[in-house]
Amino acid sequence: MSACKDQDPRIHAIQSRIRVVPNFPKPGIMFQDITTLLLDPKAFKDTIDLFVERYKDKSISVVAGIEARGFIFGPPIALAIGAKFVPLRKPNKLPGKVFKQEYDLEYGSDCLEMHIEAVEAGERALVVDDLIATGGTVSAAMNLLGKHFYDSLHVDRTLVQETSNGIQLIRMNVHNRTTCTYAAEYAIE
Ligand SMILES: O=P(O)(O)OC[C@H]1O[C@H](OP(=O)(O)OP(=O)(O)O)[C@H](O)[C@@H]1O
Ligand SMILES: Nc1ncnc2[nH]cnc12
Repeated sequence: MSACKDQDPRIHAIQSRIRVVPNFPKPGIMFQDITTLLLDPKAFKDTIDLFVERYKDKSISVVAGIEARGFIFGPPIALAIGAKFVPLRKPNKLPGKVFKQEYDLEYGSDCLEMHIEAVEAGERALVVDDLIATGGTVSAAMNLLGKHFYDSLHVDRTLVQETSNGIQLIRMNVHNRTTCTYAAEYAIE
């Protein structure tokens, strides 16, 4: 993400700790490696704190983390804002009854599953992941939370911000139902 003049000073340090690996895992992919951010306790804590400051007074009752890297950032945010943590898992990992959502990736396709009983109508959910590339994964996660509401789903999508490389950050409001937002924007180049 390009720097802007009123950007929080912690963001530059966070961005500098994300290693960019060209051509991994395939030619043409600029892989954003957050494992180097995790090696710096201050930058890692600042990342969590930024999300907590942003979402602590938003009446969020569910933090939904996307496997696998959303499991690193989601639980500390959930604990700090007093929300439950719901894992959105890759296929055939959850033992209970699940909703499924298939989606396309920058390199391939995949599926996410969520336990049906983990979220109730009327809850506010924050979807957490480390990174948005095409936006397919975060869209699938929001659709998964929306599956609770079957045919009665009424969705507004609001463009929050467009990044320098054209990624659109979308806030999705599901009327009178679960409201989703997401929290990957600090990890985007
Ligand atoms: O915006 P998108 O194009 O959908 O891509 C972003 C997703 O890709 C990565 O996960 P990946 O599927 O590689 O799985 P992993 O976290 O298990 O490595 C990343 O952690 C996001 O979940
Ligand atoms: N460019 C990227 N860097 C890290 N993880 C990714 N997942 C999909 N695209 C990615």
